[in-house]
Amino acid sequence: MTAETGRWIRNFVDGVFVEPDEDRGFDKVDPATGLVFARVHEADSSLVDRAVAGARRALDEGWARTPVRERAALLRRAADRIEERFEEFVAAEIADTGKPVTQARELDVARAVANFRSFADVVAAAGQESFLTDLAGGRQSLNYAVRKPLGVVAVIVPWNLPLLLLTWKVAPALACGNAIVVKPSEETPATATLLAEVLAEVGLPAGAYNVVHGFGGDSAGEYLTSHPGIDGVTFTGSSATGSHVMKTVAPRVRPVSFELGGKNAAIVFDDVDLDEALTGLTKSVFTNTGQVCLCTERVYVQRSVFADIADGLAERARRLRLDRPTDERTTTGPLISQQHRNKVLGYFELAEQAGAKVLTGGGIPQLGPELAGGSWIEPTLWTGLTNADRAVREEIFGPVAALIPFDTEAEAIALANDTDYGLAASVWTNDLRRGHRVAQAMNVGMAWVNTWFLRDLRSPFGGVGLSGIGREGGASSLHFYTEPTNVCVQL
Ligand SMILES: NC(=O)C1=CN([C@@H]2O[C@H](COP(=O)(O)OP(=O)(O)OC[C@H]3O[C@@H](n4cnc5c(N)ncnc54)[C@H](O)[C@@H]3O)[C@@H](O)[C@H]2O)C=CC1
Ligand SMILES: O=C(O)/C=C/C=C(\O)C(=O)O
Repeated sequence: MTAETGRWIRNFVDGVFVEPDEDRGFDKVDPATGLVFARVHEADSSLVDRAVAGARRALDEGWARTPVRERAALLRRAADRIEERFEEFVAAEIADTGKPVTQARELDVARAVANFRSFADVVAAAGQESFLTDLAGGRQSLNYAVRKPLGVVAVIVPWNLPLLLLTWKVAPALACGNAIVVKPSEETPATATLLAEVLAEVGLPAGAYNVVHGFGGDSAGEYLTSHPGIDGVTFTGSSATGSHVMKTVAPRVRPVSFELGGKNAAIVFDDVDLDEALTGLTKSVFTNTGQVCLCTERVYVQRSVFADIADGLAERARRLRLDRPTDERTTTGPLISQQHRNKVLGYFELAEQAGAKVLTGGGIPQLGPELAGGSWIEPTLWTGLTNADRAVREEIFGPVAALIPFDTEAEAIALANDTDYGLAASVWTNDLRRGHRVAQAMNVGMAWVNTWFLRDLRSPFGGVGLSGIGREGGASSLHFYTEPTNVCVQL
């Protein structure tokens, strides 16, 4: 079995790759070159119906009742198999996104392996709640909750970290005995399709993992979220789409887990180790060309070190190497698409109209004929903006940040929290007490001190406000992907 027939990327439904319908293909473009590298078969509503029916059948035929130790063992085999096919996943991730090979290896594919291993451990170690209650008259009752799979779970994922985010949901969902229908982003269909091969190879029953390709509204995404046969939706993507999906599932009152956008702040105090802070900020602003929901787009810097941080960060941004993804020296890839680049360029224009001073970047780089058709953009830094400006309030999702000075800790906290989002923040200081204090004062789901994107997969991950609903990671994932039935026995 292979994921591709010629240049087609196919749907995987009820255990088999579906022969593509020539009339329902769309092009998959390589973001680094702008060249088409595959055709993708867009699933119609009847194919989505088949995927949901296949998932239900897999549950009913026994997958939902498979012992936990067998599910954990299957997850470990999936991790091993991804490792065996590591370079295929790296190649698919690069083809999908144009990201640098070193990142694909060290972050995306490595995290896919870690996601499967970690949730195998989490599910194998999970206990269940129980309460012994003293009753009047000396008797007792025993309450205990048994956790059952949620059922058929719709998994909708974006294009920025496609394999990482997919496996972050698929691993715990399967660990809990659910059956899944995945709708990858139309921009990044390859890795989800390759994962179908791996899961079949390691013995996942037919129907427990399905992939339907297509777009959002009036396409596979909406066919899936509006399908009466799904029992829950886990979604990562933009806040606007999250809100739309919520409305779609509302009439049938299905649970949702949403990891949405961010407009994340970094706060840099003047006692910081400048070099360490600059290394951390360079990562937090520019990793994955700024296309991570956790990336920093607002950098608040205490006034006495403002010039040092601004100059130092601009200097490091200029040192980033934009080049072919397969070149191991490349640090920074293109944006995902021309459409997304137009959006980011629109913010460059807005910022300049609002009086921003461009410290570095601000346009499209000249990278030679091979990459001229790609959606490349220059790493960009601004000063001179305030929290009132749209470029400082709205998620841009590119390699760009505004640097804004502050004087006091209270002012920094107020500026950082002045946002409709609430995903992540980072605090840079050598005063550990202040680090804890300020991190705890952030209205976000995740706050880092002197680091960024350092993950323990057992900890809760998610955001508040426009940044999402619920948490995933460790026990939080087990809670979302199961439904408890409480049993109360009078003893
Ligand atoms: N994690 C994050 O914070 C992300 C934020 N974004 C932001 O969102 C902007 C738009 O990017 P998009 O790719 O359009 O993100 P999106 O949020 O629209 O797409 C994410 C996923 O949802 C699907 N989808 C879209 N509309 C849907 C619908 N009505 N029903 C069901 N599924 C639907 C898409 O096909 C994709 O698989 C970006 O410019 C960026 O600013 C994009 C991706 C990830
Ligand atoms: O789970 C992680 O470590 C990272 C998650 C990143 C996103 O949710 C995102 O960029 O959308």
